[in-house]
Amino acid sequence: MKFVKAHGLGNDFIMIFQDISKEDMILLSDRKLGIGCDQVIQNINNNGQYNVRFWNQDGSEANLCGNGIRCLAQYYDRVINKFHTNSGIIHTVKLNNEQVAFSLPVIPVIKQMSYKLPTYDVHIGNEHIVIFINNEPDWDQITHDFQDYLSIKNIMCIWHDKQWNIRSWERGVGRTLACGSGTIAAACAVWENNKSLTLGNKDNITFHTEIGELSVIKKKQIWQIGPANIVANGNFKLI
Ligand SMILES: N[C@@H](CCC[C@H](N)C(=O)O)C(=O)O
Repeated sequence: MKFVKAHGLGNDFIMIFQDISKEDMILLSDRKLGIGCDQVIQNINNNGQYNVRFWNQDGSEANLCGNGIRCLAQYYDRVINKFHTNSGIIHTVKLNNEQVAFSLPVIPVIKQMSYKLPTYDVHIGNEHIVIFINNEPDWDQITHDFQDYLSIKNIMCIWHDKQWNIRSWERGVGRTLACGSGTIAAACAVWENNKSLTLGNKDNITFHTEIGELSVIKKKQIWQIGPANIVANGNFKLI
């Protein structure tokens, strides 16, 4: 089976172009027994319509994957692409060999949650909890406090020092180096929380992940711009 390996800020993916079983998805994602990735991106070209599904490392399906869709767009030669996903049609624009932009096909729904820190529940196609913290998160504490949500929502921790910082814990995976959709959810939470008013252009927020930057821009639609890198391709033997 043909595969392509890619990553967006260390959130890594295996792209495949055919149907496979859930067991094979899990095997492919396994870092010891397979190739290893946070998500498998299944992209099937149906007479020119690109139908895309995202599968977490544990075999659960995700409705949206921001870093993943940018990687898929990077794979194609075309500047503009249109992908059909469970969250709707996503338009992508390849800006150069590193940066890709995509527009969110969903109107965000944001609700405040009761917690000791400002916390928001953000639906943008997939589900996120965004927590405003003060510095690097204590994941033992956070995963303990939000244990009832871990199988249904991604948890984003954000804080502002000289810049906006973000750390991610993904449903179906655990800790990841970045989460594209989570970063859009974080921007929505910042806008809701009005914190961006003190930070210059409030419609454009750049988040610093563990290894780079992701920007979220509010125009008519919400856009994300960030890196997408293709790192390998090959054949995987399905047994
Ligand atoms: N890495 C992704 C998000 C993947 C989906 C998530 N784990 C879920 O189940 O919703 C991204 O870049 O958005």
